[in-house]
Amino acid sequence: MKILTAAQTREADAFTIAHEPISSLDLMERASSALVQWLEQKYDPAVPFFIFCGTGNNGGDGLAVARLLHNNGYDVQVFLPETGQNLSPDFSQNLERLPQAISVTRIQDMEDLALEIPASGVVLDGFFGSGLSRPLTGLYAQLIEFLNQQQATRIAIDLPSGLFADAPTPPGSAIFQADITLTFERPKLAFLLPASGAYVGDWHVLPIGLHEGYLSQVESPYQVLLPQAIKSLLRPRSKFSHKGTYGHALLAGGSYGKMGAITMSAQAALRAGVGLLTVLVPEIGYGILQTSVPEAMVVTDEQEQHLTRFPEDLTKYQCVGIGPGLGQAEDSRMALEQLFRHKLPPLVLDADALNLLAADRFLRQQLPPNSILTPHPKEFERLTGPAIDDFHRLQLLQSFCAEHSCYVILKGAHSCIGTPSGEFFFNTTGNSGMATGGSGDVLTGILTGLRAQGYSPLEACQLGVYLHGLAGDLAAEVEGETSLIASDLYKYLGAAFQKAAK
Ligand SMILES: NC(=O)C1=CN([C@@H]2O[C@H](COP(=O)(O)OP(=O)(O)OC[C@H]3O[C@@H](n4cnc5c(N)ncnc54)[C@H](OP(=O)(O)O)[C@@H]3O)[C@@H](O)[C@H]2O)[C@H](O)CC1
Ligand SMILES: [K+]
Repeated sequence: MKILTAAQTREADAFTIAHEPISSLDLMERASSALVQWLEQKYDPAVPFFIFCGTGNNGGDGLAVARLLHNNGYDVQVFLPETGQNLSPDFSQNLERLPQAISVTRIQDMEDLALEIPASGVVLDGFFGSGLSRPLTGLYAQLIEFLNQQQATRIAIDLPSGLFADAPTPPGSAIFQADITLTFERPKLAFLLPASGAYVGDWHVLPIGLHEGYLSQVESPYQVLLPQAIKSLLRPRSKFSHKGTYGHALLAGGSYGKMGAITMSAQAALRAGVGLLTVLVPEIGYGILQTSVPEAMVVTDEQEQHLTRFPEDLTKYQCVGIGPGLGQAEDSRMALEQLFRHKLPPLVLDADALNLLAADRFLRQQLPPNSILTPHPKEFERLTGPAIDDFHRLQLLQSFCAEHSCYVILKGAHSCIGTPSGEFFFNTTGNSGMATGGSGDVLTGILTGLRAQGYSPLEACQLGVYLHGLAGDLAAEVEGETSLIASDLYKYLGAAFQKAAK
């Protein structure tokens, strides 16, 4: 699903109004009805609503929600800061439509707000949405500071006031701290990035029937990965297939004290459906691998504690995954350098393989095209230099992928796949229980297993991050987020495949 900028959202709005056709006021009514439907499913009429409105269309939504909730028997109070700003026509119309019985408090300064908001109440933020053009100051900033201190549930309409939808919000700005954000039609880019996403809480997308004629044509480099798209990528296994049909993968890594990493990658590659798996480990890893992953074949390096060379001929493998537990010994780096001189099957590089790449510009330049790299933000910055903010990090991601013709999965709450052609795909599965050692090793195994089965690099990245996160979500339902450990991820991978295929 494509993500739209604030400017594109306005275009979508105008296109819908012109081509459906529908009046702007009726479109606002449709958006507000979607909000009310969501709110009424979650809260019963005993819950008091405190609705704060700006003077634009976000405020207009707030007023329409106030009327609809009131008409359905909810206790609603409206608060309108008076800053002398222009009122949008749809705001004015909805103010006129507001039933007399609803209490409206006009606020010129904070002293007008003698208000106790009970913890059981809901605060709705309708100050600003996609029309925010500068950071909030004065009365709006003071109101937001006040609301952020309340115990009540804070819900933002469309996006938290003070947060820019698709540009960095200057540090220290006043931003509504939402517990929940109910956004229209498409998630906003700011929701998916760590610094801005922290203000958004749980977000839900409410469809409001924006015109398909616009949505299907509009160009955007940003997309979110949703279940329908993932389902269409999954290839069914055929009745007359055999293990050769599903590829032979090689996973290389492990070192003294870090054999768990490569062991978990191996488990994950097998659970991802690869036909045959060979694991290359230093001598000390032989017994460990043969015992803990009997399905895998094991080859060893003559060095006891870390890898120092790769097999000369890798052509029998359909994918090679390198990095989990590898360590950063100088002879491991040399082995990687040697390896890059050969004709290679597709590569997946993680962990210490990335650190070795980061430390060696020459090695980076030899990176085979179409490789998949899976850094977390720190590893990524070692490859590209520091990012000023999350938006700058996306620019670095774009240029790195273009320069090296590679796919990078930048890991995070919404892991982001960067592609050589400049697209970004944000994942929507996963939870904070997955922030635990070994999680990344499991992802490497899944990606290697998928790539070996013949999925393209982009398909493998999309399926890999989505299924890895989904396995985490299914595991968390049973184990809880706190107790989730990386080996749960491959244990629940089968359930994730089944859910994704439904
Ligand atoms: N297609 C949709 O998704 C629909 C969205 N709807 C809702 O409409 C808003 C966007 O409404 P818009 O009127 O464009 O914008 P806002 O309500 O966010 O605010 C615009 C006004 O606010 C002024 N402004 C901007 N920044 C500040 C600031 N820092 N301090 C004070 N005032 C500010 C701005 O003035 P300018 O000076 O910038 O001109 C505007 O006056 C969207 O988010 C949805 O909630 C529709 O209801 C349905 C369709
Ligand atoms: K808002």
